[in-house]
Amino acid sequence: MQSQVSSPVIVALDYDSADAALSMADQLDPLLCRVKVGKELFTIAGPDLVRALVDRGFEVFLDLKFHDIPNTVAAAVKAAARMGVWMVNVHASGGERMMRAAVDALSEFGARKPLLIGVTVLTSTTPEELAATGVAKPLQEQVLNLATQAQSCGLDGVVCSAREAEALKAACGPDFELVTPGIRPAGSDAGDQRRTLTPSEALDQGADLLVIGRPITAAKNPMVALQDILTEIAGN
Ligand SMILES: O=C(O)c1cc(=O)[nH]c(=O)n1[C@@H]1O[C@H](COP(=O)(O)O)[C@@H](O)[C@H]1O
Repeated sequence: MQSQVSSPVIVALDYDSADAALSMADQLDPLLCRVKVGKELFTIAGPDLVRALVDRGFEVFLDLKFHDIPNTVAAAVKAAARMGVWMVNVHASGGERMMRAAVDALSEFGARKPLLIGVTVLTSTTPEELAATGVAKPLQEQVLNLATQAQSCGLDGVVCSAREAEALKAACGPDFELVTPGIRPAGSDAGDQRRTLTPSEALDQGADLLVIGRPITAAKNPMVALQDILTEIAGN
């Protein structure tokens, strides 16, 4: 999908109502940032909210992290594409057959095909937590493993921590999109995130897109917080 947006920032609209999400969106310029609809907001407000954002001119990242049998995931990404979203994601740990099914399902959308992104290891996960799930590889290796699998299946990029971006750019090349949450401007609270960097550090490491939620949405003045981030990036 051709993009018009001039900044790498994706604002995570992690709100508990359509009204709250739309009142934030109405303060944003769809040429200056994209927006993300995740599990809480989609569960509450559904496709109508997604369409309302698309109708306002936003490029929408539908972050539902699909992880299921290949047939179900293929149908789910198709349903997402029909809503006109710009990007959709699946868990890369769902396996190659699942990822290929998702790629095949989107082929009929031509130029309107959303970007298909694989989630590697969540930015809230520590190396110890990953090991406790039974994954034997060190965290960085597992991220690389899932990213190269996602690329070989035909996905457009992955979600990873910006701390892994440099290694993934080297391995996957410049055209493979690196979408990095866990972004924390200097001095802001990490919350439940564990593998974080600042916006400019993330871009320096090779991140293409920055998913930012609470540093903007929980700020006293969200628009000032967003503008400060855009200024930091522009001065980078
Ligand atoms: O796929 C995502 O967007 C995602 C993947 C990941 O590994 N970590 C992660 O934080 N996210 C999402 O990115 C957003 C980060 O929000 P903040 O921590 O508030 O900036 C949340 O909506 C998460 O659901």
